[in-house]
Amino acid sequence: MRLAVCAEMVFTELPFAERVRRIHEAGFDVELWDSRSKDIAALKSSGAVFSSMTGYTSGSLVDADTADDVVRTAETLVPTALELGVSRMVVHSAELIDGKAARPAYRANGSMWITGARTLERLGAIGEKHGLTFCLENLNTVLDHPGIPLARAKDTLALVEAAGHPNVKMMLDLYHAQLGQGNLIELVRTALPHIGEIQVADVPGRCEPGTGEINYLAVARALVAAGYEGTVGMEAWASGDDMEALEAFRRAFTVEAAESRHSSAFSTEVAL
Ligand SMILES: O=C(O)C(=O)CO
Repeated sequence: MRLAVCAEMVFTELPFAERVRRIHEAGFDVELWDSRSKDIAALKSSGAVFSSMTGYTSGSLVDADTADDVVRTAETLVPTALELGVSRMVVHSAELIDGKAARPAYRANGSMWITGARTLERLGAIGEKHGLTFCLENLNTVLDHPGIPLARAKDTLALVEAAGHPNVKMMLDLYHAQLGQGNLIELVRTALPHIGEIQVADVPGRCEPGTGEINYLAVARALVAAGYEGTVGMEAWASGDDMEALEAFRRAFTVEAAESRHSSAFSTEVAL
């Protein structure tokens, strides 16, 4: 498993290129959101591996009136992705403006499902041409992103399956999935063949693993047992010190260490 950290949410008092440098020096890959405001040359010169960035800038993938904008703006971002060596382009089922639904919709209809699958196929064709994978991210609609249709993990998975394109996968965000659904271990097992990347944060508060209710050690073990070898990215705020948050994330997803902690806790229990 490779570990990445979203540079948008940690070291927030530092200039962006400096955040990337610190994450890279700490041994993690880097996730970005909107690349348009970034100094791409400075990011590139950091030497960091960029695992993902936002892969469109307007339009809603499931909306017949604006889906073309998703495809058009995805194409405009390809040169940046190639320059930075980004592997995965993140898209959402509907457009977000400053995190809020651009055109809130509280019910999904047949047109949304069909448009969503077709738009993903078109993105897959762009991905295939340029060696990129477009990843549809699940979002929670109960707290952070109300009004985004087909955002639940199971809907996202259904859309990715319907597109059936090797360059279309899921950005499986376990923070959002916990808020929307829970049942995370079963979810990662079911979604496994379609996962492009996984994102994590704890609930409540969206901070690093270990600050809330999600048993990320158990999730990490399940991922290893299922044979997941892809990237897990921490898309989370630091509850306190940023570097400590990165280390807590690393500990949660270093499964050999987790296993030995588990077995020594077990032997203590047995000894008692
Ligand atoms: O909330 C998220 O996870 C997003 O990626 C929104 O940009």
